[in-house]
Amino acid sequence: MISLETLLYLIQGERVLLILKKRGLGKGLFNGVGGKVKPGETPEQAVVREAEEEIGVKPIQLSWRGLLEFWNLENGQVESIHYVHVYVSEKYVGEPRESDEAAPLWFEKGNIPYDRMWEDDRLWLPVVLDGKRVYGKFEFEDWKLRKWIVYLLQQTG
Ligand SMILES: Nc1[nH]c(=O)nc2c1ncn2[C@H]1C[C@H](O)[C@@H](COP(=O)(O)OP(=O)(O)OP(=O)(O)O)O1
Repeated sequence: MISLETLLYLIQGERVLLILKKRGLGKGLFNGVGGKVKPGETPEQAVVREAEEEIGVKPIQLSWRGLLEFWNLENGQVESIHYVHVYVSEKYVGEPRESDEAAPLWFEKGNIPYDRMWEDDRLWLPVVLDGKRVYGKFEFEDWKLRKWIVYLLQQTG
């Protein structure tokens, strides 16, 4: 299975909004808002929809911060590949609220709970929170991180 997905980090000054996922892939972990892109949607449309569904806010300015590939292997075979577009937004409408899917919580940029997040996040999220763009490829075996590569992308305006 190959799927196209999104992640969004709302930023307010030195604080970042993370969600505690209550179900689905990554349940019990903190992450950005996001999910799968549905047929007919652009990744931007999908991430706006997910923000509305998961925490009741509408981002009004998105900044693209990179592309991540997550490959999951099971018994040496590729089980799934996830292409994830990453965005940040400093402007949105509404107040973050809890839903069936997610509980939102603000964290200081210097105090992100990496020990309660996906193993790869500490390898690329600091770069994104520093205002830069990344490409990363992460290979998991049974959802344990085995190999990775992370590139800093050049800023092209
Ligand atoms: N290794 C990883 N590190 C990370 O930070 N986020 C990851 C990740 N692997 C997947 N994700 C994120 C990307 C995307 O936002 C989300 C995908 O989760 P789901 O499949 O639960 O999405 P949906 O909310 O669309 O699910 P359903 O609608 O329930 O199918 O998980």
